[in-house]
Amino acid sequence: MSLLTLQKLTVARHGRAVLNGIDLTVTGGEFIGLLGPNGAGKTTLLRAALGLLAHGGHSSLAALPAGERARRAAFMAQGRDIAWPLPVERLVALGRTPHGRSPADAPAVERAIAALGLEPLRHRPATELSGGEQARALIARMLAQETPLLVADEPVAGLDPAAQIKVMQVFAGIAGQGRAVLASLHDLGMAARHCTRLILMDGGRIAADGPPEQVLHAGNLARVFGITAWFAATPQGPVFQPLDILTKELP
Ligand SMILES: Nc1ncnc2c1ncn2[C@@H]1O[C@H](COP(=O)(O)OP(=O)(O)OP(=O)(O)O)[C@@H](O)[C@H]1O
Repeated sequence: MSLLTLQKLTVARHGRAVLNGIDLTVTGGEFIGLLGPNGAGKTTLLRAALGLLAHGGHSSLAALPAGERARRAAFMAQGRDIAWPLPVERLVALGRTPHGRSPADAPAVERAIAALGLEPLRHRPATELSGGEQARALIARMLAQETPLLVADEPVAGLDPAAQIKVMQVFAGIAGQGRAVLASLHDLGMAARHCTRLILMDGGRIAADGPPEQVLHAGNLARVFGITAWFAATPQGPVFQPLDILTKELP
């Protein structure tokens, strides 16, 4: 079942096209890693798809009223600012806001807290957590929303290795339930190992879209990232390790 359809989605900034006619369908069961160099347009795509940014073309989510949109898709933004010193459990409970008050709220909050291992932190003011702990609390808030689609902008940035693996496993589990996750990621190894599909962006366009082993091939890596990498299929799943920089100059 399609959970998000984008047709010729465009965004311009100061007269410059930063998203160039994106066509994309996200289907239940998919854990999609959105990859690409800094400035490729990942955040712009996610925000425009959710209707948080003025855009051209069509997004099936952006076209919905805000309340309905929030019941269909949860969003974790790249900025991790937490303004209020709410206890973690109350921050997570904010994820239930789009649903109104219901008996389903408390169990959903408990599931989200348990999924991210936040029990020891549940009574701590969220503003007093470390950066990685705050990120886990915000991911839990997104989980508590229990939407068919989760959209996350660099959700594992700044997390320790165990927390990164945990979050990727939770997202893969959500896809396994027939829901979907669309997440921008910079860790290509994590993306290769856990995602069902990768979308590689470059210069506001989709440069490649498919299964990890197809997208992370040497030609794409050289052309889009200017790197070489080692990729292997192992009994534990695909293993990917960036190796070196090619001639592409860093800005
Ligand atoms: N507020 C803004 N005003 C003008 N240009 C912007 C603005 N925000 C982003 N851009 C530009 O839009 C392009 C896409 O930016 P975007 O944030 O979508 O990239 P990204 O792929 O998410 O990058 P990163 O990996 O660094 O987070 C970049 O060229 C960026 O400089």
